[in-house]
Amino acid sequence: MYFDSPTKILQSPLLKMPPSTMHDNYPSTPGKVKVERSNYFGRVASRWHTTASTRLLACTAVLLTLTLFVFYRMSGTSGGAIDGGIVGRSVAAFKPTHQWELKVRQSCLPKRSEEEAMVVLVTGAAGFVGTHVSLALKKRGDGVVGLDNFNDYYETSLKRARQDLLEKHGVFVVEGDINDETLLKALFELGQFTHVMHLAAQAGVRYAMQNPGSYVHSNIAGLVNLFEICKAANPQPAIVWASSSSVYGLNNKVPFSESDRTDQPASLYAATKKAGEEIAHTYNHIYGLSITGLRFFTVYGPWGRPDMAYFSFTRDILRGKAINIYTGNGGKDLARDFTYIDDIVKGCVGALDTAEKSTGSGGKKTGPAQLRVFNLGNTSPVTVPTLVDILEKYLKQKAKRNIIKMPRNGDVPFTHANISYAQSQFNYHPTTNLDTGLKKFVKWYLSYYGVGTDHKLWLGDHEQIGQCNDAVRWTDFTTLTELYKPATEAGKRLPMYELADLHFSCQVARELAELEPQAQSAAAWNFEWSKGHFRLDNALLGEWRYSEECNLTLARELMAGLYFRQLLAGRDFAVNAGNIIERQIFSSAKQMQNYVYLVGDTKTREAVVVDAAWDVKGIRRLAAADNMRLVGAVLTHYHFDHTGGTPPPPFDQLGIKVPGIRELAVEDKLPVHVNRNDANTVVNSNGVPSANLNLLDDADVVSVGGVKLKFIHTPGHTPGSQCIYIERPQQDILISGDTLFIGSCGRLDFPDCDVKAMYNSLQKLATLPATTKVYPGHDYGGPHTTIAQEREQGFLKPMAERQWLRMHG
Ligand SMILES: O=C(O)[C@H]1O[C@H](OP(=O)(O)OP(=O)(O)OC[C@H]2O[C@@H](n3ccc(=O)[nH]c3=O)[C@H](O)[C@@H]2O)[C@H](O)[C@@H](O)[C@H]1O
Repeated sequence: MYFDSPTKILQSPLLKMPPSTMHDNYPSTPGKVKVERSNYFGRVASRWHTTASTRLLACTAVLLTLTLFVFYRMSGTSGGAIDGGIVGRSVAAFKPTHQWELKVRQSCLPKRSEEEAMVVLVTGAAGFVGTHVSLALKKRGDGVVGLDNFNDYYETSLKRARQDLLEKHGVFVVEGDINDETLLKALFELGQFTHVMHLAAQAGVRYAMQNPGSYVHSNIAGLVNLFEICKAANPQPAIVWASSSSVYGLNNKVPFSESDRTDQPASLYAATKKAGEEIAHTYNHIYGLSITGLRFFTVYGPWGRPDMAYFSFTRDILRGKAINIYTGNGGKDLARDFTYIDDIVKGCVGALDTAEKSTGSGGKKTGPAQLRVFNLGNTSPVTVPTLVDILEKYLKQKAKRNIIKMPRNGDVPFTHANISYAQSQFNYHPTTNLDTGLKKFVKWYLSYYGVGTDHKLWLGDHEQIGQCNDAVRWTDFTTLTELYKPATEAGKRLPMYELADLHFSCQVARELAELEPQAQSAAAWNFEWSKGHFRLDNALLGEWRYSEECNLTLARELMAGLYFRQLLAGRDFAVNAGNIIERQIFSSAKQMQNYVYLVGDTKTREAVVVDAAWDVKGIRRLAAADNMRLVGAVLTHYHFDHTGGTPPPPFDQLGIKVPGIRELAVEDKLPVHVNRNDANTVVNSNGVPSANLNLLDDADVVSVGGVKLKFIHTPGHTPGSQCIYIERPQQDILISGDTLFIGSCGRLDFPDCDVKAMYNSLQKLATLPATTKVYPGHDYGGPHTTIAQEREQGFLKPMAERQWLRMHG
């Protein structure tokens, strides 16, 4: 029987769903699967009216289906797996969502003329070189999307900080692995990349002895997977990728030229890079891919890699810890052609700009394609002891030097680049010497790790801070307590704001129960110190005290007479189901993450409920517990997850109704405030008596006691979508429904969506006061945002209408 095998039910209808009619009662969730009436569900429907028990079971099965349907549409916000670059770990299945697709598209949009602009996929974008190259491309107006698996080869907090930096500049970094074929296919389909800057790799020469598999996984298997996808793409992109100076291995002809032998790698890392160059030849030869390999020479600079010598030496010198300086045969100093990151970026961009198009089409070569390899070095090797001298100068601290013989772990005695080929092809001229470059690096290091002038007082080192951040993320309080012990001592002599920060962090390390009072005191130290309040919010959220967090934010408003509660499905209502059907409905509600709002006047004790659905009894109970009397229901739009009623096809045929506005209208006789353009659907699909409707237009006002709700008509997601604006003395409030989410907007791919109208609606919202606090219709990344925040990072960011229309296909 069909209800014995839910997976069968799930398979067929969800995967083949064409658009439906104008008034289908769609939910608004990320995901892009559309619903179709299938014969299968026709059959289910005909069985529906048989007996009471069948009906109950069928209902359960359908609700289960609905639950999974909802889940399917919502899951996978950032796309997939973090593999960690280790062979043996699998890459989890990737499921694109609507929001994910939008972010990719937005990030891909070039800002300069389409003829000259590139659309570049940068793999390893949260890495050192990847971050800098992505920023450079974005700044000059190219479309850029990043990809990174955020593996833990070194502190992931640094990678996350680079990601933040990129996202501030409009570069979306997709979290995923280059071995994830499904993810790459989805990305290429969306991005239509003209170029790929392939920088994702397992780096580090000496680590290859500890974890050889990770090099094979990323530098061989990952590279082949990427080439496979590129070869099949139409059009094929041109590829520029990171090889390494290490391919010269034991070559002793100086300087190293591209034509020198590269068949004596001294490390597995070098061997995998050399293999990459050969694999590139194959894909160029068979499939016509245009491929350029860049042999980087020991790249260094701000936002660098903590595993590299200049970085770890800096950390150890600051901690007063001894550093090992290796020497070669006969005690000879080792030397490297250290190359500053800005010069490398210029080389990468030069290589991209001069890359010819690939010649393949549909996976077949149609003519010879470009295949190049360039050295990107500095042409002036410096010994390791000299590097340490420079660091000492800028750190104003002597290093404790252990001079030891170079261990046999893959190192080579020296590197020295001949760059004449890159010079001739794209005018590559490095301009930063090691002294200047390290000065910039040290400046960045001190500021990034919060090392002030009195930096010796600062806790531990960057590694510890990274570990702390990671421990906070994983709520590993035992580790944190240990890590912060030295910080507590050091903190006593720090400036006020650092102390407050530190104080709070130290408390994080303690029991969760202590978190909130400590955060309270951190916030109280300086009322204007927004970070303190932010932390306080975080603390409460960390304790799952959402309602309090919300109430706290609104504490001042409450005192001024506004009653405002943000209720989340599955947390505040739609919990403790009374029967099996309710359980399924509540489970769907939880996955949909709908917010319901109670808004009213604390003096008259009257309130309206905004977007009541899923659990009317629960919502009524909450209002009553606050001693509030419900005097009306407000709709932001007609979709069933906001109003209740009939779910979308094919479930509409089955007689299941999600509780919502109808119950409030019929049983409680409440007026329903709805925009006139969504009114018919509310009557037809949601069964709300038309007599209860109060039809609204743009700028209409409804008063609840002394609180005035002003309606802003914001069509796009549905024809009658509307937002509710409440002016307050301190900070105005916008209940935005599905028009505006944190970082995105409601879906625009349903039959009665209007992409252009949504553009205009968002433009309208962008003109609201920047400080307006925005409460969205779903929890897609937090409880609230502000107009300013969305103007800076979300969908209120200025954008030409042409771009918007292109982005939404
Ligand atoms: O150009 C590359 O193709 C590679 O450059 C980089 O490798 P390397 O040139 O080895 O850089 P790095 O580790 O900074 O060691 C620098 C010097 O310090 C010496 N070194 C190192 C550690 C130590 O404790 N003591 C020491 O003397 C060490 O012996 C060496 O002489 C990248 O990591 C690599 O991913 C790859 O991109």
